[in-house]
Amino acid sequence: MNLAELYEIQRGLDDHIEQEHPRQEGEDRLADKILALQTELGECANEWRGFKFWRKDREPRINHTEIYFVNGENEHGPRQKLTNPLLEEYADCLHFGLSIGNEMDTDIEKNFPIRTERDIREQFKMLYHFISELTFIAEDCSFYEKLMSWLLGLGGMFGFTWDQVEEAYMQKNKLNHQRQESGY
Ligand SMILES: O=c1ccn([C@H]2C[C@H](O)[C@@H](COP(=O)(O)OP(=O)(O)OP(=O)(O)O)O2)c(=O)[nH]1
Repeated sequence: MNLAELYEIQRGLDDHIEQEHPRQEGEDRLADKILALQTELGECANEWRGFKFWRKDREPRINHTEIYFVNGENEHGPRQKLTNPLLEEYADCLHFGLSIGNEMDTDIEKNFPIRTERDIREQFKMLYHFISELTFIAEDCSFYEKLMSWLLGLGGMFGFTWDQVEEAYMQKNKLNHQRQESGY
């Protein structure tokens, strides 16, 4: 699947959310989406953990065992599943990255060169820089295009293949639709 197709899948989700949560007069949803992406990037950095100089364990959270209960089936005890919190946070970033592009409603060339800095810290620095620029000049597509180039680069720097990213994106996309259907 290419990026242009993901934009269309994202549009379907954004439309669904829009139906359930109609835009209010005067609401700046683009600004909220940009802030949401900043927040998700922070969550992503928190799962990457490389900046946590005060701890010995600074390994990225890519294997996490989640313990959960199934309603009505607790007599069988808790269940376990293996999750990849870093990949999940990255998939949320991708959602908002695509959604911002759709929101800007411009003729964005949906094929960005993948850009990587010398390390992940620098990559985050560039990403926050471009997002910050976008908060001030939201109509400038060049900041958006740069943001996407560095965001796509970040996934590869985390060691994720495009197939993994796509699968994680599709799983969360499905969950996001289900949440909207169940009155989230
Ligand atoms: O217009 C929108 C609004 C939201 N989302 C998606 C992006 C992301 O995948 C999810 C929101 O993030 P998350 O699920 O982390 O937010 P939350 O509602 O705060 O949940 P949680 O408490 O699980 O973090 O909704 C969109 O795709 N388009």
